[in-house]
Amino acid sequence: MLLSEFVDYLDRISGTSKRLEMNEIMKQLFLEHRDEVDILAYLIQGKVAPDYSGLEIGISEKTVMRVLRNLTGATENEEISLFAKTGDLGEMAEELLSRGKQTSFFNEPLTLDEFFKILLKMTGVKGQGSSGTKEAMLTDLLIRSTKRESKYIVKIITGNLRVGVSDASIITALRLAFKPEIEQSEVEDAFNFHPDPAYVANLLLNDRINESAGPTPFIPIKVMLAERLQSLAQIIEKLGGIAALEYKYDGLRIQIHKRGNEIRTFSRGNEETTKQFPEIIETVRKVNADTVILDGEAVPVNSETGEIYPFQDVSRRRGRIYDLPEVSEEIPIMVFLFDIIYLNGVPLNGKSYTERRKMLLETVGENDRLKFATQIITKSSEEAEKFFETSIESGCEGIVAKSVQENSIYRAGNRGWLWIKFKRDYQNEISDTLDLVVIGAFYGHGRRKGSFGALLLASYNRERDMFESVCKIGSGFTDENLSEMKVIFSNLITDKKPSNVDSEMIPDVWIYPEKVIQIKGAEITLSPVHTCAKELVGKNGLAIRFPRFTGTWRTDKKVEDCTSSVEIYELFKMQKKTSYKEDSN
Ligand SMILES: Nc1ncnc2c1ncn2[C@@H]1O[C@H](COP(=O)(O)OP(=O)(O)OP(=O)(O)O)[C@@H](O)[C@H]1O
Repeated sequence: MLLSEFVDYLDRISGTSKRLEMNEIMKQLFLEHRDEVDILAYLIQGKVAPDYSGLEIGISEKTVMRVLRNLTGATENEEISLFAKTGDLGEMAEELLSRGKQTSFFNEPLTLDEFFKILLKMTGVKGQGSSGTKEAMLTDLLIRSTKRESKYIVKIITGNLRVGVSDASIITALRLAFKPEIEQSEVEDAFNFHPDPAYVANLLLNDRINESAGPTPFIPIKVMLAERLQSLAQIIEKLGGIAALEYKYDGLRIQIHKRGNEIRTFSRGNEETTKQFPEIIETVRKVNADTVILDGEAVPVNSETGEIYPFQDVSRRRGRIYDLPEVSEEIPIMVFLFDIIYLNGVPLNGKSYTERRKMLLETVGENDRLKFATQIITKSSEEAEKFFETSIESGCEGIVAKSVQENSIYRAGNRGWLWIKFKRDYQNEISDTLDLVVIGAFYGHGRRKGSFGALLLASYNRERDMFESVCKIGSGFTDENLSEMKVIFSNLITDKKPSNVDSEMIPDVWIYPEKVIQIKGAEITLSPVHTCAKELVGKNGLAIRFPRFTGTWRTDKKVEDCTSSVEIYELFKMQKKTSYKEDSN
């Protein structure tokens, strides 16, 4: 396939705001170029490998600008004003190159495969002199490409493709192209255990998708997640009258993979975190298993008393965002294990919670770095209440209740009522924090003049693959937070509403949905303005009243992992039930 043909597809995808149409275009692309689907599955999001690989092209904006100046004779000032106008290096490249450039002696058009190989090569260029090498590689690419291709080359190389293609839409389009007869959930399951779109494409192409999906050592899985309910009695009832309750540790999710002497850890967002946990790695080395995948929570503890520190307090006090390495220098980290997903060549995801817990206890020995999550199994909500209180006294944020029924499998990447979380209930408050995605910003007034004063936030609607507006937030920000925002959003501001955003409220600037912010809110109300869960509610959408920033940017969460519109709708319904009860009393 020629790069120019791929660029045609990118133009068509970025030209539509309709999800179905976008999926159709991608389906056609995958069908017509099935022999290159491995490459396409990455490049369609401007990537060269699955996210967990951590591979980056790593070329700086400065380098790109220098290359463009050399090729076109533009001055630095021209570039600065053009960048201010377009806000995007790709658009800028297209405009500068359309004024004329150095051309190539050999006019062979670039193929997609060549382009991909050059990108891969760039990821491997490191160390001294690497910036010069990358500069030369980019110059070659741009000399050989048309101005339209150059636009996308620059966007991809600088990590700014942003045509609105999510993992979910790729997975859907791959299924539609190669196996439309199977259920979407089957493909999602495979992806949740092996979050690599090219891997899933191959499973579909080779008719192997129905081999049961499961974990593979050293491929980080999308972890299992919990639903919420408002009372312990409701929770026990929902789980079939009996439940395992575990302390809910307030730390960072950690997935530990071990094979022989090799041990690696991954975060909730599938980033490799091995270097951040040297002491944990050493301890896991002693675990008596050849291959194993463990799931747990890493928590800072007081080295004197063994007491647990609430993680968010530790990070907030230091004014940092989820910054483990520096914390661990002074404060030791412990891991509380609560699951085992793979053992000695056998995937355990299909086994029940009770079986997995038993295997976890048999496989791992506790020590002062590694412990099992404190657990009871109960039918009684009074007992649950007491257990909840002791968890709070021990420095935890609540409990996670887990199904002990036959079907209590490990569901990667899913909520689905096998795990339910319960936190301390604050009166007149939504008890849990929400993680929302920034989709726009408003300029500040008065003291906040010159920086942003408020943000427009959205929840994620999985079904529609859209970010739906849910509140405008201006509270809880310190001056420092506000000035930081310029840096946080520097590459994400756009004057056009992104195609995967649904909002009737118009901010001063739109922001590509890439940053997740944690907030607290008072209640959820019906809203004629916001679009959250609109198709579930009816005429109105939902909004969060009195939202305020908790001080934490959820850098460990991908935007698709933020609070979903359905969750907000569930919270809204629970709230209605509670207030109904209060009214009738
Ligand atoms: N015993 C436990 N079992 C499962 N998860 C636990 C346990 N203890 C702590 N956790 C943590 O609790 C998280 C779920 O609760 P919480 O809502 O606080 O986290 P979140 O990341 O904001 O939300 P979520 O993970 O549900 O999207 C898990 O992802 C895990 O990191």
